[in-house]
Amino acid sequence: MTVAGPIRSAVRSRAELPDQFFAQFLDRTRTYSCALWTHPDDTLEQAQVAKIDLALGKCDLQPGMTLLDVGCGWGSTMLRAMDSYGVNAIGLTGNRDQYRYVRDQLVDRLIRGRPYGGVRRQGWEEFDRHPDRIVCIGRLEHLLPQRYPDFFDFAYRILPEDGVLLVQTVVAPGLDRSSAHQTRLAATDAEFAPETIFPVDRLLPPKGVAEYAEDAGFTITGLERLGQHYTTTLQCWASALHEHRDRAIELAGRDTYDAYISYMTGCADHFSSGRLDVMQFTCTKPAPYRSVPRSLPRDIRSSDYRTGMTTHAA
Ligand SMILES: C[S@@+](CC[C@H](N)C(=O)[O-])C[C@H]1O[C@@H](n2cnc3c(N)ncnc32)[C@H](O)[C@@H]1O
Repeated sequence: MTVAGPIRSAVRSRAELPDQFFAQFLDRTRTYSCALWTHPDDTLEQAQVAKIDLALGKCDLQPGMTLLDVGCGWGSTMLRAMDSYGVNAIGLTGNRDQYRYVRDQLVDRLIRGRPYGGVRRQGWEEFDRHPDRIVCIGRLEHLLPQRYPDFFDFAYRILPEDGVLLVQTVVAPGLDRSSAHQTRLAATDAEFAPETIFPVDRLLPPKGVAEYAEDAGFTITGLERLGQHYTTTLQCWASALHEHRDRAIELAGRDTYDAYISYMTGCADHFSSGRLDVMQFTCTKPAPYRSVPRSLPRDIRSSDYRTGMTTHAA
């Protein structure tokens, strides 16, 4: 991806930014992914919880199960799962501040006798336990496309039969899988999405994500589009960040502040136009003794991948 030099060099990377910078624009749950407005008057926090509930509702969770949250961020999804479903949850994050934040939340819950949870500062590549369900929200789009097979193989390997992997990820509907590596988005979007904030050059079309999941052995049992809601999410973030402009600049510097505002407003347009989308993929590991109807995946493989897909209108 070609990124203009001054932006790239001055914008601080995610790892360099303090937690408090993100607190300037995220809601109280610190959920850093596309929300879902089920009522137009909902706050960002309510919309984030609705999105989390939508994702967890697709995981067929039962009390006592173990849920792995790959890329748990500040833990909103795993904590909600523990509270709503009585599951044990394990969160993985690559970020030290997030790890500490979630660990403190878990200690607090332990004191109050809530279900067990753990957080690890560890990549999914090193995870060696066998959860019953996996949720992965806002993480896959940061992978290089050639690593998708490894991720889906990993998930398939550690899940039991009938296990569910729920992925929410940003996709680029206009691309085909083969051209995704040299996406046209990169050149035009470089000025608002430097790779330190969002890796536009790594996006896949929905069909590409579904095919990688199927190649690993999963059946796609559900697809849902949320892209219009990312426009609203990004607008909420941009407006909150603007409101806390002075504090954000103090925490991260002017260039980083400008880049985030530019990314949020620029990307919002692409989600509203449908050039970019957000989708939830429900990936089920079929039991080998059953003949699993593959009609939905075949439809997805056809030219209109939207067949059988639910759209959450904004
Ligand atoms: C955009 S955030 C999404 C966070 C959260 N799921 C949410 O919706 O708020 C991506 C998360 O993936 C984590 N991450 C990065 N590399 C990872 C890896 N190899 N394995 C697991 N998580 C990783 C990051 O630290 C961060 O917590």
